Amino acid sequence: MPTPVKSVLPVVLLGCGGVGRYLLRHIVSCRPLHDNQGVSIRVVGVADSSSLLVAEDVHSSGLDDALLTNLCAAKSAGSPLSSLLGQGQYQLFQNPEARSKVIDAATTLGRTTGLVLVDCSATYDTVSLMKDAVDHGCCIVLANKKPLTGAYEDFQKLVSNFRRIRFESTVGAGLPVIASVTRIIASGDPVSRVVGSLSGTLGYVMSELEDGKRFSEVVKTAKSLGYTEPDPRDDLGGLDVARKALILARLLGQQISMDNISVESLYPSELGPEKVSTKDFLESGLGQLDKSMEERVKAASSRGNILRYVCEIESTGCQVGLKELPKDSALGRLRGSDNVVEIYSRCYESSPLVIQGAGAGNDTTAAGVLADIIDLQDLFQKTA
Ligand SMILES: NC(=O)C1=CN([C@@H]2O[C@H](COP(=O)(O)OP(=O)(O)OC[C@H]3O[C@@H](n4cnc5c(N)ncnc54)[C@H](OP(=O)(O)O)[C@@H]3O)[C@@H](O)[C@H]2O)C=CC1
Ligand SMILES: N[C@@H](CC=O)C(=O)O
Repeated sequence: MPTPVKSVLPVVLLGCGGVGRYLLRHIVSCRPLHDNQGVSIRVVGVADSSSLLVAEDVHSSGLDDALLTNLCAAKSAGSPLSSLLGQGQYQLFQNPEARSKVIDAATTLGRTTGLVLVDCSATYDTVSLMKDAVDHGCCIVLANKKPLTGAYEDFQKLVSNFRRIRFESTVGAGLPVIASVTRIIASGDPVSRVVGSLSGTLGYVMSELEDGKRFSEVVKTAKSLGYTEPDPRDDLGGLDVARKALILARLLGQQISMDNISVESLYPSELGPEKVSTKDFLESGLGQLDKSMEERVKAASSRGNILRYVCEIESTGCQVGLKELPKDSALGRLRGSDNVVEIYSRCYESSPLVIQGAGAGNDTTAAGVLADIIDLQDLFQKTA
């Protein structure tokens, strides 16, 4: 019998909020499946906004599964990573030292066994770390859209070694949107247009409003279901969809930035993050929008239509905003947090490639991130 070989993928996770914690749980629960597939994910470090928990010797060991499980429980309960002190063989570093320790791991592992740096945070602050990791030959996986939607030079740098980056979950959560667009481009088939409903939150909110529910209530429910961004105004203001549009447009070769995307916001600037805290927006700001949203939905309904937040990407421009559509159109039939994306190209001209399914939620997003990590296995050393 030949000795079975296994790819070991060392991982450092940035962000252990809703998505990051689901990812850790999926990694632990998929151990038997991954064993059978000859692959093993070794979580060597986990960081949040203030600290990093890292294995004592990142070359030979990871954080054990019992610790990862306790870490998820502690973070869910609102406790800091430091509350886990004394529970295993690891070290804890606070910022700013935590950042340099991630770089140390990227430097040593990037040149030896390899490392996957996974960004499940919701901040722009990780971009320099991700760029350093790329320089050290590490692989990167992102659920966080922000590093790909800042300066165009940063996007270029992050995708410069395209075999070593995965960012499927940034658009459509677990849906294979990026993979499909990438395959079409690779076949020399020019993509002329991408159109779709790419916000799980706004899809859910709009279909609940059609059922007569109140805007302020359904936004809060969308937050509790894990569909929204940490500040739901990122969704309601169209920014989150615009980021997805920008990622797709840049993937299609457009050298554009957020300023080039026309974005419709569902809340007025007086309720913006510069003027109102997230807490106050949720508690009192949202209710101020109930009446106008109800009227918009009713007006569309009186014409036999529904409202959907639509994203359109063409060579002539990108726009995201509310559109009145027939109830029986592909977008009009969408319910709940489902996304739908239509991709038009030479091969898919009169009959577009359509991808549809759950487009938000911590579970499905984390599953997409895990699939991205596993997809990198062939780049890692195989050991007997
Ligand atoms: N939910 C969904 O359906 C989808 C989400 N995404 C993306 O996934 C990402 C994560 O979302 P979600 O889990 O809901 O967000 P959360 O706000 O729940 O979690 C964010 C995590 O990032 C940590 N963090 C903040 N700054 C840093 C930093 N500089 N370094 C390391 N960690 C940091 C936070 O730390 P602390 O715990 O200390 O606050 C927290 O643990 C977002 O970018 C979102 O857009 C993408 C597709 C779908
Ligand atoms: N907040 C986002 C989550 C996925 O990107 C959404 O609602 O679609």
